[in-house]
Amino acid sequence: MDISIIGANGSTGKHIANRILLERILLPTDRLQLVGRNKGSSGQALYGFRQDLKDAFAERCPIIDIAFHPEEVVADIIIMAAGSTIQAHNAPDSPPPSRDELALYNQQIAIPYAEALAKYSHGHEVVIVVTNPVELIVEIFSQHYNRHRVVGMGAYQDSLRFRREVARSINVSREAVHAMVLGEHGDGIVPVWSGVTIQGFSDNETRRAIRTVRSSIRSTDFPANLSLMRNEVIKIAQKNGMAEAFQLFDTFPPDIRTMVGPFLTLFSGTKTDIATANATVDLIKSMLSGKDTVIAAQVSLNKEFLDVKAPIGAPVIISPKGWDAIYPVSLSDGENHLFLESARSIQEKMHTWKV
Ligand SMILES: NC(=O)c1ccc[n+]([C@@H]2O[C@H](COP(=O)([O-])OP(=O)(O)OC[C@H]3O[C@@H](n4cnc5c(N)ncnc54)[C@H](O)[C@@H]3O)[C@@H](O)[C@H]2O)c1
Repeated sequence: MDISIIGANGSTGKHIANRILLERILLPTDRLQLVGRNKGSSGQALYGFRQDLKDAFAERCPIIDIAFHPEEVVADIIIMAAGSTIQAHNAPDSPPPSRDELALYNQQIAIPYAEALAKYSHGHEVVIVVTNPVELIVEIFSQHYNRHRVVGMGAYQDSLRFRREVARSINVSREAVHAMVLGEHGDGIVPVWSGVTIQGFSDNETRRAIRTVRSSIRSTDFPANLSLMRNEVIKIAQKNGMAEAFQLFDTFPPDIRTMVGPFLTLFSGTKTDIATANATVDLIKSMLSGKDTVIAAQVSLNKEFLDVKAPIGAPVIISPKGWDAIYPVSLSDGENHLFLESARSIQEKMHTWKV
């Protein structure tokens, strides 16, 4: 098997490469392709990065290729991780950073890769999209290639975060909590409280536990609560620093922490690259396991779920071929409303970005 990482010299790309080798997903006879930009020092640094990986993993290392042009990308799994990240600005009175700001820039990076895939692919490749805005990049690849083979990892990562935060509040391990986050990888997330299950808890115990920890009884109140608490934590971060901001963050409900956690991480001046790389590689491992697995991921829907036609985080059954079908999750009325709102907002953005 071959894996290609587009943007391999970026902070997320590098962690993904490292984790792939650590987990021994590729055999020494397999191939890892590191794809970068030819221009500037970052492309040249790929040669050094390859050497570092060889030093680190020695005889366990797969064959490592370097490529600089979209038409040279050849692999069974293509990870799209090239593009810019918006670093949070902590200037007073500026709005929180928006994924929309990335759209224009990252779209121009993604299009040549999607076009090359349309032209040169064998049809069996699977594309995992990390680059933000993940919905936009999923849509670009889906317009050029079989949409069932294009999977965005934003909702998968949001679901891991949600499960961890619920587990932390209820005092169990993340493995014991099953939960999903659908919708947009951004402010339009839809934490699916109605589908949360906790290993060892009866339905009644689960309902009681959830009631005590969730941010509001009604899902429709979630966006307003999120905005309120995020503004509150920004003020504390600006006034008293990150230690106090994270203390306040720890008192927030799990659905709010799911969104505010990565935001606060960026705000502190670092990135979410390690968690993102781990989530990406976990997703690949689930796909390769050979079992049909249900996950939340950004896919380009064509009315298969709640009649939505948009790229959005949806419950899908994945296999080594990509996403085969939608898993029929039933949502509460409030979650249903949030999901449709999220889809409407994504459609609007797609229109603005002329996709
Ligand atoms: N889905 C998530 O949860 C999540 C989390 C973190 C980052 N991201 C996204 O992943 C992307 C990368 O983030 P990062 O922090 O690693 O950024 P980064 O700036 O560290 O790395 C980006 C890399 O892309 C490369 N690149 C730029 N144009 C290219 C091109 N045309 N061809 C090949 N490579 C090219 C750059 O040289 C750089 O090495 C961003 O869009 C970011 O928003 C997503």
